Amino acid sequence: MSNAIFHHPMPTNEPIRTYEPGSPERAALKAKLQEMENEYIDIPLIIGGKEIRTGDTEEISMPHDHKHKLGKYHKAGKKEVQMAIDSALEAWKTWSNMDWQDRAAIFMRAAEMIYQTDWRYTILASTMLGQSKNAYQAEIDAACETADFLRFNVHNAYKLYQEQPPHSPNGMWNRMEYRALEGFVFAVAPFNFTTFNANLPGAPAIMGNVALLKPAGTSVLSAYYIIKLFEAAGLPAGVINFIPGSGQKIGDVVFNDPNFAGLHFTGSTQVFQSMWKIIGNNITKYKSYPRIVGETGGKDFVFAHSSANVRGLATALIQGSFEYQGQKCSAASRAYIPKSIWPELKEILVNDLKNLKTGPVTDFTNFVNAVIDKAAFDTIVSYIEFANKSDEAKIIAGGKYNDKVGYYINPTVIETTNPKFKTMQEEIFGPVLTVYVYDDNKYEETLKLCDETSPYALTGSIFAEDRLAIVTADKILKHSAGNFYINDKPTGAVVGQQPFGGARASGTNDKAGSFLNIVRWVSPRTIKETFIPRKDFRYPFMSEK
Ligand SMILES: NC(=O)c1ccc[n+]([C@@H]2O[C@H](COP(=O)([O-])OP(=O)(O)OC[C@H]3O[C@@H](n4cnc5c(N)ncnc54)[C@H](O)[C@@H]3O)[C@@H](O)[C@H]2O)c1
Ligand SMILES: N[C@@H](CCC=O)C(=O)O
Repeated sequence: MSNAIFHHPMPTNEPIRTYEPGSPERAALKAKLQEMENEYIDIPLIIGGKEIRTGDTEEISMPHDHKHKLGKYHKAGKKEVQMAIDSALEAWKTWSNMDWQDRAAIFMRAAEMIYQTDWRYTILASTMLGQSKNAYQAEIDAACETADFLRFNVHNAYKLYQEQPPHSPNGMWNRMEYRALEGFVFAVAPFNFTTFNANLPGAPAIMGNVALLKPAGTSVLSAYYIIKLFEAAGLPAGVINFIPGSGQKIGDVVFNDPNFAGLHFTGSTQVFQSMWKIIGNNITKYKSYPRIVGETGGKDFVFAHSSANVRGLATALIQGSFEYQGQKCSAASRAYIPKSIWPELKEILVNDLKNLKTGPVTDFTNFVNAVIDKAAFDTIVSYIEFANKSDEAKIIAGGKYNDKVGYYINPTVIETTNPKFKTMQEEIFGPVLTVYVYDDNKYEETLKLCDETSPYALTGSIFAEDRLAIVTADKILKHSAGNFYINDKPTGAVVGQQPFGGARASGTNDKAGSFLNIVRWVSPRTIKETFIPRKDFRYPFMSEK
């Protein structure tokens, strides 16, 4: 125990590197990409610090060249999940009682390793090759957001630990202790952001919890390196156990264990809701009520007023809809555009999209890479074909696709006459934007339509120069987005600046990387200490005189 109260200064965001031609970071990243492309890695489970190979394996392909295999990973069966729970619970005994600053130092060190060492390139290259992300998109996700989560989580833990009851009258001392949850946390990550493999188990772990990380099957490579980074930073064995495999099989063991204490999930709404139902059905089995934190799908909008800056709007639509092939939960996928500016906007969009280069991540001039896998490719294509066949829609840009070498889909813009068209309502999770053109004099009416059209409420933008138009949109769309942007694209939230998360069907809105999220991973204990105990059970009002 330390005889001091340590201060933790407010962190700053990890600087984004540019990887411009001739820069040392570009050379280092290119070298790492080449090295990784030429190797074939055999990824084990990591349970209690030990590597375990089950022999039940799956190969890892590059989405932009799917015949190219980067390696294989071993999948956890029921036995291994139970082993992971047991080793987590063993690690809990020490980890949950360790001084917070010792836990914090491990995660701060991991962030620094991303900043100062070659770990940055390992994490970036594995993300680029395994998830088909270009250098800039990998940089803001795998390097910067990860370092930011690690540093800001520590700071938020420090803020929480300072929260104490405001008053202790003479004679007593009131205190609050922030215990770890009694049990283990199940961290389940999506494919699209490497950083979630760090934050989903990492945020609970900073607060003294132990976790099981189940990465998505299509991002095991980068997830593995995140866990290896934690290990290299000094994370004790068993605190975070790495168990790739079938979600359902793993869930079967986890959700039936009495020590299951929390779910930290990011992924689709459908999977989250199915997990919530299972947890609800099993509620009497658990020692404590599990914390359920889930950030899920979106149908994110850009809403333009006739006073919008058209060039700015076009840029926001292109970056917001098509960066990382539209596979961001925050990606713009429906737009509401007034008739008066549509011809000008349409011309810019169509021309700019012709100039977006598509291809593999190793060619740094490509803006668009491949979508994650065959299943995603088929789903996205089915939406494009649905629009192609409909009388209510026409494709004004893109619409082409090809999966011979990689899962490539051209950035596609659909124009619809039906504001409730299927592609205006459902999450597609691909490079498809649907535009509904409205009469300028139906601004408020169309804002209401935007609010009511989808069950999600994750991100959204309003574009207007007229302040009154912004005020009106802000009011009508108050509950339509957990991250609301004014004159900006709806993607690219930065930890510590725009805490991220949505409501309605988009999640529990606990804002990843913020104080609100950290609070979910503790079980507070109030302590009242009385210095001199009372000696008489009677109260003064009982006196007869
Ligand atoms: N709101 C956010 O912050 C946010 C961020 C990123 C992604 N997302 C959402 O994630 C989705 C895309 O990611 P995805 O395709 O990986 O999502 P997904 O829901 O298919 O998978 C997420 C994770 O859940 C696992 N899983 C699937 N079925 C399971 C089951 N029955 N039991 C246990 N685990 C199971 C998967 O293997 C994966 O690890 C989109 O809907 C996107 O909007 C949301
Ligand atoms: N936080 C990211 C989205 C993460 C989800 O996929 C953004 O704001 O674009």
